[in-house]
Amino acid sequence: MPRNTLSFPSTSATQIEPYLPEPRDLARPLYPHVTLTYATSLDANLSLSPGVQTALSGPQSKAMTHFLRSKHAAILIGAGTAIADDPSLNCRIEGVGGYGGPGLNGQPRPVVLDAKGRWKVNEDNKVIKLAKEGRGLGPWVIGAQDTPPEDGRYKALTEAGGLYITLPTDSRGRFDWGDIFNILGTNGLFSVMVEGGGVVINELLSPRYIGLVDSVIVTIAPVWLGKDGVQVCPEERRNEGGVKMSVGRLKDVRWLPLGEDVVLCGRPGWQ
Ligand SMILES: NC(=O)C1=CN([C@@H]2O[C@H](COP(=O)(O)OP(=O)(O)OC[C@H]3O[C@@H](n4cnc5c(N)ncnc54)[C@H](O)[C@@H]3O)[C@@H](O)[C@H]2O)C=CC1
Ligand SMILES: Nc1nc(O)c(N)c(N[C@@H]2O[C@H](COP(=O)(O)O)[C@@H](O)[C@H]2O)n1
Repeated sequence: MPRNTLSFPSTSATQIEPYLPEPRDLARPLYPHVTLTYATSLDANLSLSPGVQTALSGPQSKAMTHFLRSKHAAILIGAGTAIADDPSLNCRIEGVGGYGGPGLNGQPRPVVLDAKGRWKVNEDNKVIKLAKEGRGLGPWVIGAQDTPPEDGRYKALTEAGGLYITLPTDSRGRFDWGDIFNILGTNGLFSVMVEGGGVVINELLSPRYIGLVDSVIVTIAPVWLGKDGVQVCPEERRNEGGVKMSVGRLKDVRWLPLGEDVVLCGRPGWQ
């Protein structure tokens, strides 16, 4: 078995379970359960600065993130995170496929949003190497319809069992989040864990898109990162009179201490 496997105690898993996807939502069979999850500092930073990977989660909350990965069909990030972190995007919980278990059982499908073709996928990327070693699934990249991938850039992707999908973009070159989740659901990914980074999280926390999110699970680490970090700070919200109001407040809230961190679980309550 590969070294560095993680384990997450069943007593903590029980606390998280109400926020996890049901086996299949029959009310919307082709639309995935969406969990928004990330780790933040006390000053709401995801990282020290754009493009700098920053370890925030301690060992116990990191194991919690991998437990979440084992419970979702897909794990989604933006191109900024793929470029900055060269992430593995697999699940390293002991007993999942590639980590003591059979096949690729429990491994989520990595999905990278890359409307501008910024992420230069190649065989040196961790996610590609792990897929070839049978320790993760090949990534799917969602690109814009009008920017087809260069030949060769996505050779590594298809060789690793990945896929290149296209979606229409708006005048700002953005995908609609309804389209993103819809295409994942119709391709059999019935639960999506969105991990970041800043652009992705701030968009999904906006009133326009928050209705698409089923659960929010945030790891809060006891550290301040200071100015100029990648911050979780969604656009402000104003009422009809132009008066500023809160962006939103979670409901069904549960706090779970894990090592030196605390994990906040909730459901978006704002309309
Ligand atoms: N602490 C944590 O839990 C996490 C921290 N991070 C950190 O966040 C930083 C990266 O964050 P950002 O730079 O904000 O990048 P990001 O990961 O949010 O990616 C932004 C890019 O994704 C694509 N994208 C996102 N939404 C799109 C949409 N609706 N339509 C079309 N394309 C879309 C675009 O290319 C955009 O430039 C890194 O420093 C990374 O280490 C990333 C994930 C989790
Ligand atoms: N949960 C969590 N805690 C942190 O401290 C982090 N920096 C992140 N980052 C996210 O995890 C990805 C890295 O995953 P791998 O260990 O390489 O599989 C990274 O890309 C961010 O999405 N998350």
